[in-house]
Amino acid sequence: MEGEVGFLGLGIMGKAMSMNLLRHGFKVTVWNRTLSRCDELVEHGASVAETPAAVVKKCKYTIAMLSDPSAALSVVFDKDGALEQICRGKGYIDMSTVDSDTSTKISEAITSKGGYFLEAPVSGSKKPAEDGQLVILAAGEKTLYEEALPAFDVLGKKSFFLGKVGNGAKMKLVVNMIMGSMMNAFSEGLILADKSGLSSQTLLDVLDLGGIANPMFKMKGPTMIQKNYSPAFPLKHQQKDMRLALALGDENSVSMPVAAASNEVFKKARSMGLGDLDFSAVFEAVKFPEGSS
Ligand SMILES: NC(=O)C1=CN([C@@H]2O[C@H](COP(=O)(O)OP(=O)(O)OC[C@H]3O[C@@H](n4cnc5c(N)ncnc54)[C@H](OP(=O)(O)O)[C@@H]3O)[C@@H](O)[C@H]2O)C=CC1
Ligand SMILES: O=CCCC(=O)O
Repeated sequence: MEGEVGFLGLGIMGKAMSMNLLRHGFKVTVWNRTLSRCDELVEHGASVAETPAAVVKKCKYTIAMLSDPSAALSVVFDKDGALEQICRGKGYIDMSTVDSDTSTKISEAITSKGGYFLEAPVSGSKKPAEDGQLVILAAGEKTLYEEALPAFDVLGKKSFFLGKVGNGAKMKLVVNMIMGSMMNAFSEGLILADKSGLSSQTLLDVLDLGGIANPMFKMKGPTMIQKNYSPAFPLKHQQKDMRLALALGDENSVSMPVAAASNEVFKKARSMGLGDLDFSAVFEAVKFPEGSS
């Protein structure tokens, strides 16, 4: 990946990922809708551009890490958007979690102007992003995937190439659908243990020694007991992923009652004002069902 790499979107993930690229010697030009969020990156050596179009003009490769389908589309298609400067030889890599329709729309627009497109959503959250331990789920233009591998090797511990555009988005939604349902089951278990007079900490210890031990229970369990929901993965994004995964289920006539019920609880958590907290704050919505105080 010779030359400057562009980075659009400096939220929790984008900031950690672009910081990582800088640390590993990449030259990075950043843009964020709220431009002041670029300041910290500049202190670490990044350049700033005023618009997504200006980033693409300057860089052969541009990575985007944006909140949702509407943000991903807006950064490409709006005035001063990335598309304005896409031309032959430019690579656009969208690492946001979106649905396959969104990814396909972006891909078609980029390729119609001679550019290359790769979707590359990631598994792993704030800490793995900081540590370069993400799992990258890429699909689209294979040549661009190969050219991006030096950056992916810095950002992640493993990259998958999944074929045609849409497959990366779908894989990511399947994974997050499972994760969101697990978080709900885990929350119910913690409450059931507590209401039955059992120690939450002992439940965590028992879970960690058995067949359903996993890093998420291990990491989130103690903070949930302490009601510490400092956001690593914002709950509003988890609910977006449940919604998009359920739509994928609709398209494929897959019945997903567990995911549908979990989505309802995430929606309730958003209505309780918990959307900007970590997704584990769904625990609070499970604790206090609708109508209770
Ligand atoms: N956090 C996590 O653990 C993980 C998140 N993801 C996915 O990565 C993506 C980013 O997540 P995360 O960093 O946590 O999210 P954040 O909410 O922290 O950041 C969202 C970013 O999107 C930008 N944005 C939002 N709306 C618009 C818009 N209309 N136009 C332009 N920019 C916009 C924000 O800009 P501004 O600063 O101006 O608001 C910000 O840069 C999401 O798709 C998420 O699902 C994937 C794996 C893990
Ligand atoms: O999309 C967010 C995923 C968070 C995680 O994999 O821990």
